[in-house]
Amino acid sequence: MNDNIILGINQYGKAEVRVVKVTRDSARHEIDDLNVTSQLRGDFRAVHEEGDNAHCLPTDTQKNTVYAFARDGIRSPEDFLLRLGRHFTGNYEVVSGGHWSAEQYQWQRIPVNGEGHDHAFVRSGQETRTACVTIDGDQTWVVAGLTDLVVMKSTGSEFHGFMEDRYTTLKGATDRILATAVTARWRYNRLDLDFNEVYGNVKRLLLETFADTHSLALQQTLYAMGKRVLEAHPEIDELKFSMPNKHHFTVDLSPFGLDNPNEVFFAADRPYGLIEASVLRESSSPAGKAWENVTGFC
Ligand SMILES: O=c1[nH]c(=O)c2[nH]c(=O)[nH]c2[nH]1
Repeated sequence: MNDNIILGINQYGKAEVRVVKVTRDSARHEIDDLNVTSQLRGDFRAVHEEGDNAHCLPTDTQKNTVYAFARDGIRSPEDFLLRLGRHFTGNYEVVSGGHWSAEQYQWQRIPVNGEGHDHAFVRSGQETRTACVTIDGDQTWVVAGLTDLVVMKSTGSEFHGFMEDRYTTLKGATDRILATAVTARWRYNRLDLDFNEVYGNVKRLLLETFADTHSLALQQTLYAMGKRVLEAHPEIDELKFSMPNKHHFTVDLSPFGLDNPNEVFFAADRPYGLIEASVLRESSSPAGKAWENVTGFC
C-alpha cells in the first residue's frame, strides 16, 4: 500500500481586515467601510512541508496591502478586490490565484435641518453588501451579493394545496404574513461594469419583486426575484438565494374573550423554513470557480 502523505488543496491569507476609507477631498466627506478577506492560492508546498517561508507572502503583508490600496480609494468592493487579486497574482510567481472577498457596511448622512450632514453618518443597517473575486491563472470571476435584507409582507401571501401525509398538521393559509431575510449572490459574465450601479438596481428589483408578487409559496417568490433580475441584467448569468421563511403564527386570543382576525402574531425565531435555489440562464457561461469560496448556499 502506498501511504505517502501529500499536501492537498490549500489557501492562506488575512481574514476580516476592517478598513474604513474617508474621502475628504471636500468638506462633504464620503465613507467606505469594508471587511476584506484575502486568500492566496499557488505553490505553497515548501512552507507546509519544510517550514520554508521563502515563497510565503505574510498574511500581515496582505493586510497592509489592503490598507495601502485603500489610500487610493475603494470605488466599489468589486473593483477594490479585483485590484488586490491582480496585484498578488501579477507580482508573485508562486501565486497562481486566490479569493478576495468583502462585506460592505452602509453609512448614511445624518439628516440635520432636512439636509444630510457633511461628515456625520449613521449606519444604515438594511443589508450588508458582499463581493467575492476569484482568480485562477488567467481566469477571473466576480460574484456580488447581499445578506440580511429583511423584508415582510402583511398580506398577499398564501400557502395551501401542499402534499399531506400522516404527519401533516399544517393548515392551508390564504392570507398569511410572508417574512424573510434575503441572502443572495449573483455571478457576473463581464467585469467592465459599474458595480455600484448594478448593485443598486439589483437590490431595487429584488425588493420590488418581493413586494409585487402575490405569493403562493416563498419558493415562487424567490424564483420570481431571480427571474426579474436576469431579465433586466444581461451581465448576470446566475443568482443564488438562501431565504429563511420567518414564520408568524396567529395567537389564539379566545381565552381572553378576544377574536384575532389575522392581526396578532407570534414571531417565531426557530425553527424556520429554509428555501434555497439558484436561478440561472440556460445559456449561461460555465460557473467555473465562481462559487468556490462562496458558502451558505445549496
Ligand atoms: O412558502 C412556503 N413554502 C414551503 O415549502 C412551506 N412549508 C411550510 O410548512 N410552510 C411553507 N411555506
